[in-house]
Amino acid sequence: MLSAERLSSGMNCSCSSSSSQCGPHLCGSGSSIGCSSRCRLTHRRAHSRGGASIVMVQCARAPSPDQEGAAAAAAASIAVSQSHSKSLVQTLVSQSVSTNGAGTNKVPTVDIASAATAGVLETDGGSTRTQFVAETLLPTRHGKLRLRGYKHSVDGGLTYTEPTAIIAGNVEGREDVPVRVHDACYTSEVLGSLKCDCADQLNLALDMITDNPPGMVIYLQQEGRGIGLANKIAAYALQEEGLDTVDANRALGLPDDCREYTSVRNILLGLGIKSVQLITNNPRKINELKSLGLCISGRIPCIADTCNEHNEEYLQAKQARMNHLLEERQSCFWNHEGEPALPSIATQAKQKGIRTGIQVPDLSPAASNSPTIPFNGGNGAVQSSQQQQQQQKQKQ
Ligand SMILES: Nc1nc2c(ncn2[C@@H]2O[C@H](COP(=O)(O)OP(=O)(O)OP(=O)(O)O)[C@@H](O)[C@H]2O)c(=O)[nH]1
Repeated sequence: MLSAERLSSGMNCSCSSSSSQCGPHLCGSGSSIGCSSRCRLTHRRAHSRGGASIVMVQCARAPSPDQEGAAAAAAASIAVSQSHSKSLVQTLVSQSVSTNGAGTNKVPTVDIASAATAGVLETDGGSTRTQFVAETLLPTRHGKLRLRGYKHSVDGGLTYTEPTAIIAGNVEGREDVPVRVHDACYTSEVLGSLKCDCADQLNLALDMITDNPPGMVIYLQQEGRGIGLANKIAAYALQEEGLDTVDANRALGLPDDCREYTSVRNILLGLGIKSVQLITNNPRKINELKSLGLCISGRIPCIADTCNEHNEEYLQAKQARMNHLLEERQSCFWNHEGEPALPSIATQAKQKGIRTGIQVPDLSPAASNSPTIPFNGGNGAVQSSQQQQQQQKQKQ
């Protein structure tokens, strides 16, 4: 069972979730406001905590079980929260009730205008902000998922991206929540490109959280590791000439990776999540999130096991040059002794007979054509191609 409880038992937290070392996670206790079941009447509650904020929830009509779940989830997630050090506040987008036609159908609508000033989580003096807009319950091929929309700006609102939090179950106020922070990959997720493993990783994570709630995927519009889609296409063009994924960026004068994760921090804080088990193979991502003050209590490998002729070199480059932990048995980022390695999500799913849509190869030592790439490092440093060549020569 790939549950947070099971996983947490095998992982050492780098910091205690109850200690201040973990940074400013929010205390969700007592701050959530739940919409009572079978709520028929307009219900409005104001809640103030620590001089923080006001939450208003309105339910216009009796919900169906699904709607009720969504409303309850939305209401539960509307936590008035407070950081240990300064005011990090999530307020609900205030909802107004508009009438439809003869006024018999009351339809709750999101008041975007008030959302511009409410629902803002700030991380600094004001230039970085993440604003919660709305939540819905989305039926998907993975199951029903809560989808929360945000607007995130790092320049005081001049420009913004739209992160989403895709949630299975109730994550509010919890510790050790399995979370995947996933960056957009138009080429694989929309066009079905075989050049990378991004879409497969997304599907794995969504299957994992729906099969083992609670859990969440935070989806960020940071295409091409932050360089943008057109630049990524330019990088692909250079890769056709023989450059690898890192050198192609450099040849364009672009950074290897310029993703920023302040929205992740804000979203997690807003939900009162105290610590996360990060679903990733990327040590840099873990370090970046830790440096934002988040408590990463463990790592869940996300190995799609879909090596093919088009992505083999790409995966090798990710492992050798960006230190991704892609070896099946190199499962845990944290250096705690004596822990048994956790198999990848795909393999665990296979063992449990859960469908993932991902073909899982036989990784037993007996299997001669295992596509798993041997692990050869993991210190977080990116290697240059010169370093790689030197290493290869030394091996020879
Ligand atoms: N610049 C560039 N970006 C790529 C390339 N292939 C995929 N991407 C982008 O890489 C991002 C995903 O980053 P990865 O480094 O593959 O993986 P990660 O998310 O850092 O690590 P995991 O959490 O383990 O998946 C997505 O935004 C993709 O659009 C490429 O060849 N060049």
